[in-house]
Amino acid sequence: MSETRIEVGGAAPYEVVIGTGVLGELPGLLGGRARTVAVVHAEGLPEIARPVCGALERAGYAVHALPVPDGEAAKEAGVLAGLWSGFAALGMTRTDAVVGVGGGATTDLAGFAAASWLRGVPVVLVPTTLLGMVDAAVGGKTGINIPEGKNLVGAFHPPAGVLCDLATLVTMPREDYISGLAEIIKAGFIADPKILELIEADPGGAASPAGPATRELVERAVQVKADVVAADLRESGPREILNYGHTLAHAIEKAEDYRFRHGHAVAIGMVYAAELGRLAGRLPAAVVDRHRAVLSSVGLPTSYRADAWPGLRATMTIDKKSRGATLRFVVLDGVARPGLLEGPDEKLLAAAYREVSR
Ligand SMILES: NC(=O)c1ccc[n+]([C@@H]2O[C@H](COP(=O)([O-])OP(=O)(O)OC[C@H]3O[C@@H](n4cnc5c(N)ncnc54)[C@H](O)[C@@H]3O)[C@@H](O)[C@H]2O)c1
Ligand SMILES: O=C(O)C(=O)C[C@@H](O)[C@H](O)[C@H](O)COP(=O)(O)O
Ligand SMILES: [Zn+2]
Repeated sequence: MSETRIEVGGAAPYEVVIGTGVLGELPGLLGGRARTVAVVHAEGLPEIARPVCGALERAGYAVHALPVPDGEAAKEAGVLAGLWSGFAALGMTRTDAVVGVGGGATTDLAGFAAASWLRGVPVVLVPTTLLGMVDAAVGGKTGINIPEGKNLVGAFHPPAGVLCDLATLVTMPREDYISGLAEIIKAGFIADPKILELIEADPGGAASPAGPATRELVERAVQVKADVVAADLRESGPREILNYGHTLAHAIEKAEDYRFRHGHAVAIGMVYAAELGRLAGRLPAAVVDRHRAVLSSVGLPTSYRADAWPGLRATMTIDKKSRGATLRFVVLDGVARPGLLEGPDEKLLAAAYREVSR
């Protein structure tokens, strides 16, 4: 089957190319702009990084591989500083480029390194996880974690292109693959109910890269994200819906010292947001039940420890959607009807958490 190309509109439009065995498209996405290309890749993925580098070398680029730690350990200030030193050693100028290869953690780091080097050089992203393809590599949010919180340092820096080679998914650890399904389910609840129907019809298939609906799920989730970020790159309004479930999720990730999978935390966070909506009188209980059912059908968690609440509540205060001391949550008024809940009462926040921790 030939590749699908989804355009992400905005001031600097770019394409997300989706297909199997499409690594050869990479030089085209760079568009001949660069001379030197720094390939920032997760160190555990040499088998994927090698053909990426090869494709670029054959196209005439001077290619330098810069391996970084696998997973969330990459999103640290020390690793970022190491990349800056690497770029300096390569003599990278504004006519050079970065290619990021790996999961969402690697592409968030590579994107931020590109955003900050010389105040911005082009980056092309090659996500190799389900979550990276359907969410992290698309939309231009880049950044790293600090001990005080998740993604607290970063920049909006849209890529010049995104290449999703579905063939890379087959080597993914199962739990990481399942984690990516949380963001796909998020896209279903906020914008595209067909996603929910596909997963509900065949949860086993959805949980496998070889599933019959895998490509359609990836394409639908990318389309949701592309539509939203094209309308609001800098999250001045509509983009906030992509943060559904993330207020509690990021607090859980911090509480777990960033050793808890992002999608698993988002799954719990979506149940919390759904309960908030129900308790605020906005979301029918049946839709909350649907959250628990679809998430658990693919093996995602829907509850978290009761004793964690005071710490989670304190962390949520510095969520990026907050305005001053006012917490703001993305909630649903129905499937594909996202809205905002501003400054909810403390009793409501605690009551919703009780539903998640029981
Ligand atoms: N920028 C955004 O808009 C955005 C959106 C969603 C999530 N994120 C971020 O993405 C991160 C999570 O990304 P993730 O779920 O991809 O996890 P990850 O990047 O931590 O990758 C999970 C693990 O899988 C390994 N891996 C990657 N590809 C593989 C492959 N093809 N085969 C075998 N192993 C492979 C990685 O090296 C890592 O060990 C979080 O930091 C989250 O905050 C960012
Ligand atoms: O692209 C967005 O906007 C999102 O919110 C997508 C989220 O899935 C993603 O986890 C994002 O990194 C969260 O952003 P943050 O601004 O809350 O750090
Ligand atoms: Zn997310």
